[in-house]
Amino acid sequence: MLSELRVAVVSFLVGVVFMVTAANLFLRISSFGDFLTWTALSSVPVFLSCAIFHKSFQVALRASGLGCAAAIGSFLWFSRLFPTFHPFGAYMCILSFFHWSEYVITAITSPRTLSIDSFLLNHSKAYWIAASASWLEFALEAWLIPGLKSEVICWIGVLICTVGEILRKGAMLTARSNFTHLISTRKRNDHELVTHGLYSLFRHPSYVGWFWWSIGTQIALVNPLCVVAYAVVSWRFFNERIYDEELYLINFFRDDYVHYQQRVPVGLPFIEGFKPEFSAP
Ligand SMILES: C[S@@+](CC[C@H](N)C(=O)[O-])C[C@H]1O[C@@H](n2cnc3c(N)ncnc32)[C@H](O)[C@@H]1O
Repeated sequence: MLSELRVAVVSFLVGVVFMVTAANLFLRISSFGDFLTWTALSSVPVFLSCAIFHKSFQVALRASGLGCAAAIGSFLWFSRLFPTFHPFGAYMCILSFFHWSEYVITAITSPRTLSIDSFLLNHSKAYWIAASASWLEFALEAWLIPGLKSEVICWIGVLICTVGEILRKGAMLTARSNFTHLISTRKRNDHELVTHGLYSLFRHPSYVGWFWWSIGTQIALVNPLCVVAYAVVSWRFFNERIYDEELYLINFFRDDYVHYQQRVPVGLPFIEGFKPEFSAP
């Protein structure tokens, strides 16, 4: 899977470098029209990547698209032209980096499970409905109460997302091939119980990271309604998921997992996971 990793890294860079070069050399972006023209140009690096890496077309398409989104996000975040849109620019960078790096880290740690789904772009319908709701809230508030979109709060959100990302990717790098995006329902011969590193602090470090990352995205957007909605929906999602996952893990590792549960907390507030009726002594 080394070649897929190379395609993902090079395509992302093609997207970023092309957009930054175009903005600096060919276009003086000084109006909304210039910005739209420049954004439309993002089809060029996507087309280029897909043409160069035609054998891995699907990977090139997504990685270069995410690279362009990161470049457009950086422009919106730091440009003096659209100050109200700074939070949205930060959010675009956070989101595109998250999805691209999920693929890259999976390619490094668990090439056996690598597929186009590893970008997590088709995670679930609910995920994109939630994302659209946050774009709508941002647009309405930026239009009606632009003063709400504070730079300081945005930076707090960026910080929370960064910590969440480090936890999530750190967990993937620690668990390596034992980490799968989908919950394993059958034990593979090489599936080992991971209890070291971040897994000695929390039983579910990648979910802890993702939980805070998802709330952080809404703080970065300065979306008060979605901050609350994301906290509630993410908590319910992980509560259910951890319960199901631990049911299988106890099946796989028996007393070893029960002892691990007794030593190490879940890591998310008020989530207990699956408790077997008879705890191991
Ligand atoms: C998306 S990963 C999430 C891992 C973990 N829940 C976390 O938050 O870091 C899900 C897969 O990891 C595996 N898994 C979870 N905890 C594990 C552990 N401590 N050791 C080995 N495999 C684990 C499960 O079997 C499942 O297939």
